[in-house]
Amino acid sequence: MQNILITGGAGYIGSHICLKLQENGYRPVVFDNLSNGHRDAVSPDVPFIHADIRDSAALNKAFDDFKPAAVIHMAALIEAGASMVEPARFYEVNTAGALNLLEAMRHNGCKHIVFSSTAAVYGNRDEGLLSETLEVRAENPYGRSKAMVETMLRDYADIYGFHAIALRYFNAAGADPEGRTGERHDPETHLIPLILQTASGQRDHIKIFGTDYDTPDGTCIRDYIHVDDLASAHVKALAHVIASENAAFDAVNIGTGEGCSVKEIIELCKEITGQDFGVIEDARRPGDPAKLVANPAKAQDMFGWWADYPSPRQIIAHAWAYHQKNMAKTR
Ligand SMILES: NC(=O)c1ccc[n+]([C@@H]2O[C@H](COP(=O)([O-])OP(=O)(O)OC[C@H]3O[C@@H](n4cnc5c(N)ncnc54)[C@H](O)[C@@H]3O)[C@@H](O)[C@H]2O)c1
Ligand SMILES: O=c1ccn([C@@H]2O[C@H](COP(=O)(O)OP(=O)(O)O[C@H]3O[C@H](CO)[C@H](O)[C@H](O)[C@H]3O)[C@@H](O)[C@H]2O)c(=O)[nH]1
Repeated sequence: MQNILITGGAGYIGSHICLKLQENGYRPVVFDNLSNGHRDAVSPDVPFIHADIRDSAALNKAFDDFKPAAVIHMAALIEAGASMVEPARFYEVNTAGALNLLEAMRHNGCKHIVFSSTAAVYGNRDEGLLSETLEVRAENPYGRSKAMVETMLRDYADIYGFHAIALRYFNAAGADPEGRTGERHDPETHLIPLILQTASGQRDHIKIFGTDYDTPDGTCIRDYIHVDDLASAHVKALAHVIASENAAFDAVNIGTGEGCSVKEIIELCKEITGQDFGVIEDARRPGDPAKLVANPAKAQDMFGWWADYPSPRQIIAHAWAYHQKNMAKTR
């Protein structure tokens, strides 16, 4: 059984990937400083290294102890809004931290990596569906901190022979369909869990950040991708990089190709939860692009991935089921 080092594996998306790796015959080894993740989001039988990606000694020891066949690198700070206030932290953890990891990989002879990139690398565009061939033009430091890692990966592939895929995920949402894990950020900043907290009475209202965007109803449009589909995409991308004979770097969108506005998501949440709740129209949040919707064709062509749960209804239903079951945890 191959060991896969998964940085940030105790986080929201990482905990789903651990389950999917185990189901597909890999052995995840989690490396996480628990700054935002939860130890209990990962099964006790998964080896867990409580350490920071900026700590080279801890990384070297992890490579020495577990000899991973590949790395899934997810550890990062994730709030685009916060990056507009404290960009230095984002460059330190997301960019310098990734360089530290790549150096540890290089020194330990591990050259296969799947990296968590983001749709935020595209920024504000007039194009319809976003394809990987577009030039990168992030709107906020979060997106730029990730775009820089993509640049490093390209160089590590060209010069050091790495096999790398950067998955540019669109908006991760939902929960494990079997309810084993779900979204538990603290503080929560993502739209769907915040709406569900409002629907269950944990918050007074949901704010819409901006109603004057150049979109049909004036609110931002995003491509919401089920976290279980994201996890499957990692397993497929991982198999692809491990099997690939030639060094290469590729950036690949992971989205559904369908967009939903903030107002549409709120209405769907009201319908699915059967609850009415307060909605306040507020100012724009700095750094938010108006519309981010994927062209997902490359993922299908390259490693046979497409979304099994493309409907926002299924995404919200699974998130709501998890939320109700774990109300105390998701507060
Ligand atoms: N949630 C989304 O919609 C979304 C969209 C696109 C990309 N991404 C990317 O996916 C990845 C995971 O996102 P998530 O939503 O699961 O976030 P998360 O905060 O739940 O998970 C990130 C994990 O990384 C860990 N971590 C942070 N800094 C670390 C450090 N210095 N050393 C070791 N561990 C550290 C945290 O403790 C946490 O467990 C991130 O790289 C994020 O940028 C997320
Ligand atoms: O209380 C809220 C929270 C969010 N929004 C809006 O809802 C949309 C989605 O916002 P999220 O905060 O849920 O997600 P983002 O699009 O800002 O970012 C997420 O997806 C990106 C990729 O598209 C990044 O990778 C990032 O890490 C991840 O948090 C945005 O238009 C935002 O302005 C609101 O109106 N009210």
